[in-house]
Amino acid sequence: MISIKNLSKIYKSKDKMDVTAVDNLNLSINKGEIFGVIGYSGAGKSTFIRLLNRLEEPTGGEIVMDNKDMTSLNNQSLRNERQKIGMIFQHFNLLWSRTVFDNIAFPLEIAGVAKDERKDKVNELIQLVGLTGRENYYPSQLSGGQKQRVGIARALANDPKVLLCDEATSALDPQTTDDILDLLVNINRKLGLTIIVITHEMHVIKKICQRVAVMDNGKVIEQGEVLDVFMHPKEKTTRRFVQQVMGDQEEQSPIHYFVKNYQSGKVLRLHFVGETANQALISKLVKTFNVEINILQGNITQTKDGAYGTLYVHMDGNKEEIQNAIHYIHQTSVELEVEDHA
Ligand SMILES: Nc1ncnc2c1ncn2[C@@H]1O[C@H](COP(=O)(O)OP(=O)(O)OP(=O)(O)O)[C@@H](O)[C@H]1O
Repeated sequence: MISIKNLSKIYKSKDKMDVTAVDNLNLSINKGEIFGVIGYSGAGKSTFIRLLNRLEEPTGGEIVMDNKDMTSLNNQSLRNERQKIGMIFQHFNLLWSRTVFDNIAFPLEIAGVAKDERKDKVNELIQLVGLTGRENYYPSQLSGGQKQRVGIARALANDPKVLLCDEATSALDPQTTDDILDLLVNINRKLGLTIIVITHEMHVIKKICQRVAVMDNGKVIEQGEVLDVFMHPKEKTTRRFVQQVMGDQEEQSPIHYFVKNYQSGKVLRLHFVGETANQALISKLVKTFNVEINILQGNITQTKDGAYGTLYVHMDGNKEEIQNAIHYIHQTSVELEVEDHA
């Protein structure tokens, strides 16, 4: 749906060095997906997202959205195409002298939508984002999460096909962040909207994105399915982002460290990828086989496509029961490593 080829943006400066904020970037984003772009401060994320709706003019390259080349549109066509792209911001960018209702109505006024139609649309959006009862409040009377809900409703007023989110939850506390992320997923499902999320937080990526691109120094250094990137981060920057939610895997005790502490049974390393952690494997094992299981160490995180992580357990009981339990695990999609007791 969105194809980006060799996109670049160089900020020219008379007295300072030119800055290449986006450097020959190539990406392709599918219709209806939630796509994440993650990077540290200065990586070029904001510039990139602003190039998509031409809030910034590219220095070179091509952005094709729904078969339209965004980079070659004249002013009138650009205005029309921009209506199909909504955007939300870290600091909400609301009009402080307008009520919630009037903030959401604003893009409809600009688009020349008649008053009655405007009213219906705004009420529908207020309900969609969960702001019923707050229509006549001013932004200063709202919490951060509520302000972002107004931002989302306003961005959806002209029925866009794409929603750009520039650090949309970075100013919010963790609970409110999750509420807003849930709302974005809900909107994505209900409206079939393509959502592009820019963030420096891996939590945001793992919670709502299907695919992710990692940006560094204006370039995409790694991209793929979120679960794949969690499993096999190739670049140092990506590994640091994965560590944000998984901790440092290398610092964790390997299997042989546990083995010497036990006189009987076996130590198992269970590696969950995708939906497998939802199978409640441990309780199933204890119920089905006459074994005892102690959890030794674990680090499992939930991504949009299921759980990912590793669990170390000690399994004890008679030899045959342990063997049967191990056989059972082999038949599931959980990867298993067994350390025989000496
Ligand atoms: N208008 C501008 N003029 C000159 N340089 C700019 C301009 N905007 C951004 N830059 C530079 O471009 C580079 C990328 O900035 P950008 O804001 O896109 O990164 P970012 O990943 O969004 O980081 P942050 O989250 O801190 O905004 C930085 O070196 C920044 O200083």
